[in-house]
Amino acid sequence: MTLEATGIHKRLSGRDVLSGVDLRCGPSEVAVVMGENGAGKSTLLRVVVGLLEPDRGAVTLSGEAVHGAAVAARRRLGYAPDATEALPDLQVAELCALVRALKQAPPLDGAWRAWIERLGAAAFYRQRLSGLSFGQRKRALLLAALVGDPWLLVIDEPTNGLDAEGARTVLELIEQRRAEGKATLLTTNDAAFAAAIGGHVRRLNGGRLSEE
Ligand SMILES: Nc1ncnc2c1ncn2[C@@H]1O[C@H](COP(=O)(O)OP(=O)(O)OP(=O)(O)O)[C@@H](O)[C@H]1O
Repeated sequence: MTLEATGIHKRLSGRDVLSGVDLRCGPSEVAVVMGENGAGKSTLLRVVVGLLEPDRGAVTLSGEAVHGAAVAARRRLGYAPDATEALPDLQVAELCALVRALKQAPPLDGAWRAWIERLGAAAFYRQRLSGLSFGQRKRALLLAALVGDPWLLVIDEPTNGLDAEGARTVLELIEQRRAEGKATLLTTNDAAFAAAIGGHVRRLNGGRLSEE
């Protein structure tokens, strides 16, 4: 399987945020997008996962368009946003059940349940998102993104708000996914974290991606 974004243009608030972005991510690859605040990193991820329609360009997973794709196609990707205010009244368990229902994914199995422990989410699994700390909500959203064991995991600022142990767990997750032949796309402004991943680092600047 391969993620391919070609010629992505997106204009927001009268500004060309993305002006011809090309991005490819294949099996076992980790694509890291860095860039200044407001560079358009989150916008790019939202386009890649199909939440935001590009003005021009296309995003495909193994040749199949992500935008308007059937549930079966969208099940192949998981997305952990950096905005954690959504769905405050849901418990973490309910959020994961909702994602499972939307993706029509198989029952949450032992491999997925192991991440409840590994992400330290067991202690707040039955709590509402509104009652959690920022870092706990980040962990909850990551857990929800792993529902359905997606081939492509898209994470916006994974280490933002996480403690050192949480950041190590994210590195382990990425390493495990690499070993399993899965792809990961993430943004970060954490240079040490980007170096620790050892992925393919690109910089988003002026609406375009360039090699680091
Ligand atoms: N829904 C929206 N409506 C209008 N403008 C938006 C919207 N989302 C983002 N923008 C604008 O697009 C630009 C890029 O924002 P984006 O959040 O993608 O940047 P970023 O690189 O992720 O920044 P940060 O590092 O601060 O998270 C900003 O100028 C922002 O104001």
